[in-house]
Amino acid sequence: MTAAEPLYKRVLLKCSGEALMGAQGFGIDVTVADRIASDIAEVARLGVQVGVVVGGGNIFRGVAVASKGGDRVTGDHMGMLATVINGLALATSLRKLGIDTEVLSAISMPEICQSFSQRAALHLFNRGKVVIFAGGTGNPFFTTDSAAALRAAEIGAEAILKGTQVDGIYSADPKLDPHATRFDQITHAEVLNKGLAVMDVAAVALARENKIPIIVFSIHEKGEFAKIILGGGRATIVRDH
Ligand SMILES: Nc1ncnc2c1ncn2[C@@H]1O[C@H](COP(=O)(O)OP(=O)(O)O)[C@@H](O)[C@H]1O
Ligand SMILES: O=c1ccn([C@@H]2O[C@H](COP(=O)(O)OP(=O)(O)O)[C@@H](O)[C@H]2O)c(=O)[nH]1
Repeated sequence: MTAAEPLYKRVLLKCSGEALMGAQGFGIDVTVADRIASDIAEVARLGVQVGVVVGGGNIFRGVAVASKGGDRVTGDHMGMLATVINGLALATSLRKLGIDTEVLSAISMPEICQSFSQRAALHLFNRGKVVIFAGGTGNPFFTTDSAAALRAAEIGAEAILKGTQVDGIYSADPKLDPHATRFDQITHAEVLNKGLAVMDVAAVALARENKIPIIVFSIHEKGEFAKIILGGGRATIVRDH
């Protein structure tokens, strides 16, 4: 029997910011960051080029400022900076494992990391590096899910893997509805038409337009990322038939 081959050459992992806080309730739990990094390392060692968009919800969300009467744009700037902090933390964890990693930020901060450009990203992939895309899209009123769809389109990723708190897409939010049923497969259009809120509308629409499948899985399951890349694992795949 031969070992399974990766299904993809280049993928985009959306890593939930919230997942990074572990049980702490805020910030970064380094043991969790190290574990997620080990999952990414496992996939990189299969020879797959991995781009990662990190969220920032464990530190800051722009709506938190707006809901208390503050300026949403400033809040979103704070949220985007939170994703840079998470990106640097994840890069640190990956480098500890010997994985060559670069952080590219949508917001220029050259003393801290390189700025994002499509050319820089493709160059780094060709040099065998894991590339972490920080700073979201660089624009307020967007989310890191949209950044994941945007970067996936720009780098020509064959799939977006959304590593989140739940193990797939359900008929309703499984955290609120215990009777919700899980989909193994669904189309982009169905996700949008049924209003399934696991990923925002802009992100799903952009992925659909660019014919990029989205795979939703639990980031908390150790080794799940590699299993999915090798054709197994537990997840919902969003693709048009
Ligand atoms: N139909 C659905 N299927 C699965 N999860 C859903 C659904 N609707 C809402 N959710 C919720 O969406 C959450 C994931 O989205 P989000 O909070 O943006 O996570 P992340 O931090 O990974 O970006 C899940 O934790 C889940 O509770
Ligand atoms: O392109 C982007 C991406 C993110 N954000 C801000 O950054 C925060 C953190 O991102 P997100 O909520 O997507 O993180 P996650 O839910 O994945 O932890 C958001 O609330 C926004 O305030 C933004 O303004 N533009």
